Amino acid sequence: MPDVRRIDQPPEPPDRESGGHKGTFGRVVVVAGSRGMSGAAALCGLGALRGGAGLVFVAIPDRIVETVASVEPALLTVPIPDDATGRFTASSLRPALDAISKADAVVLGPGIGQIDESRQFVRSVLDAFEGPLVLDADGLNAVASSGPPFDFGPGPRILTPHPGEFSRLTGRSIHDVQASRETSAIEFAKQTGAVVVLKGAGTVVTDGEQLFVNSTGNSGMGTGGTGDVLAGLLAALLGQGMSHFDAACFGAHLHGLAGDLSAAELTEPGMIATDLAWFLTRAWEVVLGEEG
Ligand SMILES: NC(=O)C1=CN([C@@H]2O[C@H](COP(=O)(O)OP(=O)(O)OC[C@H]3O[C@@H](n4cnc5c(N)ncnc54)[C@H](O)[C@@H]3O)[C@@H](O)[C@H]2O)[C@@H](O)CC1
Ligand SMILES: Nc1ncnc2c1ncn2[C@@H]1O[C@H](COP(=O)(O)OP(=O)(O)O)[C@@H](O)[C@H]1O
Ligand SMILES: [Mg+2]
Repeated sequence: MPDVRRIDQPPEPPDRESGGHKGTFGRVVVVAGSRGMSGAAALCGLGALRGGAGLVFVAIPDRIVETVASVEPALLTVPIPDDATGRFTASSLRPALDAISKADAVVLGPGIGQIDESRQFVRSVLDAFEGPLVLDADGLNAVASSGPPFDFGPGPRILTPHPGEFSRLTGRSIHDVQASRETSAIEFAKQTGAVVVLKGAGTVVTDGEQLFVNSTGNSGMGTGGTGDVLAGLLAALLGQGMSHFDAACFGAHLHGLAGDLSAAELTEPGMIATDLAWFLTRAWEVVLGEEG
């Protein structure tokens, strides 16, 4: 085991200044979605809203704007020019860069698909954005497809792979990844300088020097879209000023707690990702109650 400092407790929640307003609690921009996976963008946006962000913009392919907007009116939608199949393409880049130019935190990747144009789009957004960014799902797959050595761009990065995505990044089998979750995540974080959140039962969070293994969560969370909610939540925490390592630890804890509270009320098989986003409210209640 590499020499790391183990963190036993998640960090304190971010301060919420009493005179604060939507301009001070962070502007999150979610770059996500495609026709067929509009839900990934909506769920990610919901995670950011329930994570406490001041404003949440979803910068999404034009063809899915109405669908995503109809899920939650609190989301601001930014229509991005897309191709005929509702995916990001070369003409998406400039408008997407404009959309993220004033972001305090960005999510890139959920549900964008894996065609060559969307991969190139991911590469260009990563290279351009110097602020904090959560890279998830097809954002990770896009980088994995180019092979090592990996470059995740200039700013602070949180990578949120599940074991399948981590296997694509490392070229190791899912079985090998699962057999060495802590050491593999630490090694990858050291190599890349990113905070790695290796998801699944006992989510591992590391920056290569510190290690937190999350204890909340349950197998009811094995339902499509729960990871999208996490990506949005982490961006909201970054937007509220948490460091990328603290945001990742606290976010993994809060997300799993929402999963546990959701399962207690709705059952593990019965709960879905939208419930999880809603149950973030109850998870906040618990952690804010513990704080005082
Ligand atoms: N409503 C929506 O629009 C949704 C869209 N989604 C998008 O769908 C696309 C494909 O993502 P998927 O993650 O479904 O597909 P992937 O092919 O990336 O990963 C699924 C595979 O990864 C492995 N895996 C995942 N979690 C694991 C764990 N905890 N332990 C062991 N193995 C594990 C398994 O082999 C599993 O079959 C992404 O763009 C994603 O963002 C998903 O987020 C689901 C919801
Ligand atoms: N058995 C489990 N115990 C705890 N958490 C789990 C379990 N199964 C899945 N999760 C959590 O659910 C989320 C799933 O994310 P992901 O695989 O990206 O789903 P999706 O892409 O469908 O949104 C992760 O946060 C993961 O840690
Ligand atoms: Mg996912």
